[in-house]
Amino acid sequence: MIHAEGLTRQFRVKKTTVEAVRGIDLHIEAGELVALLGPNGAGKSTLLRMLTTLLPPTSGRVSVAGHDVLTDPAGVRTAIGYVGQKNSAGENFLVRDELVTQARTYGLPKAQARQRADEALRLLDLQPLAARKPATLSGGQRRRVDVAMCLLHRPRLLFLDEPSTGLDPQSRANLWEHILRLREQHGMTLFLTTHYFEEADRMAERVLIIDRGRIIADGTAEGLKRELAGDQVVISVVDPAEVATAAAIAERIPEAVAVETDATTVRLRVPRANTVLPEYLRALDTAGIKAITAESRQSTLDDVFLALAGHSLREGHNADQL
Ligand SMILES: Nc1ncnc2c1ncn2[C@@H]1O[C@H](COP(=O)(O)OP(=O)(O)OP(=O)(O)O)[C@@H](O)[C@H]1O
Repeated sequence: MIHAEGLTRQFRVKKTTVEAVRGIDLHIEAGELVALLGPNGAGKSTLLRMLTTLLPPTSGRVSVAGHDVLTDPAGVRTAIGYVGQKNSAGENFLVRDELVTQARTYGLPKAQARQRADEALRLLDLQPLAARKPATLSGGQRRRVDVAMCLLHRPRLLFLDEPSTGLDPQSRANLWEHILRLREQHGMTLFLTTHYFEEADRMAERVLIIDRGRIIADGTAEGLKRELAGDQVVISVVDPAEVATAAAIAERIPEAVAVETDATTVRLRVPRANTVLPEYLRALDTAGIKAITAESRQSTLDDVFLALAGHSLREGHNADQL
């Protein structure tokens, strides 16, 4: 459905070159639900804008839904929907009229445009809001109108740029319910960007992590966490004087990486905590060190990002990309 090779985009800013996207290869099959996850400024929107024909690449090749983005942008546009970061419906017409007008811009005759508008209203549970003006809707409701606006030509592939940014948790959950329904009921391919790693973790079946214009990880959330970050083990000891010895014992565990300490705790990462933690506690006991707490937790995608990029997703964009 999406095939990109060596996709690159640079911007000239005051005599310097910003490399927003640097040589990305990407293959996405029909029916996939893919989240592109990365901090602010990582290149998510730039990549999305190239895939949706809104921005020409500096170099590289890309085809979307069987159409070349450079030589057949109109073909791409008929096959895709794009929900951008800004609201797409105007303020002053009724929601249903906005949808009918939008459907007419795809060249649909009046009756069919009305039918498609009603279909989109149904899909997004917007019928009760059909006679309201977008300006009077809540953020979550407006977002659903934005999605509805992009479905009128029945695209096979839907791009969503940070669809849930700015929504409260309940509206986010509701939007996701609708997004997932589009996929289940219509087999749509979904490609979205987000900087919420919990959201990518829970919702997407494939996660692409982008940092400084490059895809640095590609896989299922579970797989990436297992392979790249493992589990975290944290123990605390009574006597701060014992922390250094407890850390040295952790360093001797063959699978342990990233052993860190603070006043009374030792943290380490291991592929599987359930086998390593009992072993570590036994070794501490043998050395006469009493652990007062011991816990393990599965890594998050933020840990994966940290392991790969060397900084947390939460820290956002590093200015040195410029
Ligand atoms: N039109 C432009 N002119 C100059 N630089 C740009 C332009 N668009 C994007 N950039 C730069 O390219 C880099 C990537 O930006 P992009 O908007 O793709 O990131 P992003 O991951 O979508 O960020 P966010 O999550 O904040 O939307 C940034 O350094 C940004 O400043």
